[in-house]
Amino acid sequence: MRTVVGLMSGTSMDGIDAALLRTDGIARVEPLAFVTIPYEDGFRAALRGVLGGKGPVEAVERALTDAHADAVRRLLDEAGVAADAVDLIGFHGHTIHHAPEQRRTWQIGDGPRLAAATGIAVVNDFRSADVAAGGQGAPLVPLFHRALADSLPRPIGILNIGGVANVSWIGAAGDGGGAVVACDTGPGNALVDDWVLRHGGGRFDAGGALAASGTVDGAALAALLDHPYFDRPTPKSLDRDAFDPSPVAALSPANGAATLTAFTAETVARIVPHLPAPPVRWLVCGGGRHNATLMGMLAERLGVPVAAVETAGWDGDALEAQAFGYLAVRSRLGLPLSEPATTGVTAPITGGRFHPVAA
Ligand SMILES: Nc1ncnc2c1ncn2[C@@H]1O[C@H](COP(=O)(O)OP(=O)(O)OP(=O)(O)O)[C@@H](O)[C@H]1O
Ligand SMILES: CC(=O)N[C@H]1[C@@H]2OC[C@@H](O2)[C@@H](O)[C@@H]1O[C@H](C)C(=O)O
Repeated sequence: MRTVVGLMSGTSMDGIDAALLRTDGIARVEPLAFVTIPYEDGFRAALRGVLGGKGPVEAVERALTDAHADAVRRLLDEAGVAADAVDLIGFHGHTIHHAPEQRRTWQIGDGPRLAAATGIAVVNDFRSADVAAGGQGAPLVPLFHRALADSLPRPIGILNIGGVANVSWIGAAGDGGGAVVACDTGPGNALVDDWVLRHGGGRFDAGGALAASGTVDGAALAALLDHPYFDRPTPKSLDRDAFDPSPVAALSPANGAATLTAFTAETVARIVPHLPAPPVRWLVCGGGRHNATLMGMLAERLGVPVAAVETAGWDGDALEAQAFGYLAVRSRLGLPLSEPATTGVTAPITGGRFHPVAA
C-alpha cells in the first residue's frame, strides 16, 4: 500500500480536485481526505484562453502547477499528514487539446516543478503513451471504477458527468474478473455551463432549476443529436468543445437549458446499444449528479435505477482525483492504465511520466 495524492483539473474548469488515499494500485483503495480548490475567475479565463494550445501556454502552465502545489499543501494540512509521509502524486494536469485521431493529446502541468514545490515525487502525462499507441487516451478512470465496483451488481454503468460525460461499463464478475468497456458518451455539463454563463445565470445551472423551468425544443434537440459521434462504436473520446450548440441559440434561457440538459441525457441513453449488455443499474459521479433535472431525465431514458455513487459509499466529487492517485501507483508498478476496450489501444498499456524529487 502506498500513500498518494491524486490531482485533477477537469474540463469544466471549476478548480482543482485533490484526494489523499492509500492504495496498492490493484484492488485496495482507502480514501483518506479530499479538497476542491476553486479557480479564481481570472485564472479560469486565462485557462480558457489557452484551450486548443493557443496563447501563453507556458505562463498558464506555471500558474496551474503552482495552484496544484497549493492544493497539495491545503489537502495535507487538512488531513494532518506531512509531505514526507506521501509516496507519490498523480498529477493529471489540464487538457487543453485532445485529438487522438491525430495522435495528439495535451495536458498542461509541469511535473518537475510540482515535485520541487511539494518535495513529493510526481507522475504526470497519463494519456500520451496510450494515444501514441493508437488509443483514444481517454477515458482512463475505468480501471479504477472496476476496482471499486467489485462487489456491486453487474453489468453496471458508472457515469461521470463533468464537462464531458464518460461511462465505464463493468461486466459480470465471472467475466474474467469483470470486463470493462468505456467511452465518452457526449457532452456533460460544459454546454449548459457555457449557456448559463452567457445568460448571466452564474457558472452552472444549480440543481438544474433553470432547465426545470423550461421546455425541451424537439427540433433543436434533433439538430444537436445529428452528429456522427453518436453512431460510432466504442471506444471513443471527445474534446471539451466538440459540439456546436448553435441549434439552441435562438431559444429562451430556460428552454435552451432544458434542451441542452436533454442533449446530455439523450446521448447517455444512446450509448446503451453500443454496450455489450444494458446495465442493470447506473451510478453517477461528477458535478452533474447535483443537477436534479438531468438526473430525472437520465432515469426516464435509462429505465433502470440511476443514483449518485454515494449510494455505493463513494464520494462522487473525489472519484476522478482518486483515480489519478491510483493510476500513478499503477504507472510505478508498470501495470496497464488502459485496455483495448477502454481506449481502443491495441494491447493493455501502462503510461505516465515519473519525476522524482531532485536531490
Ligand atoms: N449543485 C449543482 N447543480 C448543478 N450542477 C452542478 C452543481 N454542482 C456542480 N455542478 C456541475 O458540475 C460541474 C463540475 O463537475 P466536475 O467537477 O465533475 O467536472 P470536471 O471534473 O471539471 O470535468 P471532467 O470530468 O469532464 O474532467 C460544474 O461545472 C457544474 O456544471
Ligand atoms: C482528454 C480528457 O482530458 N478527457 C477527460 C474529459 O473529462 C471527462 C471525459 O472527458 C474523460 O474522457 C476524461 O477524463 C476522465 C477523468 C478520464 O480520463 O477517465
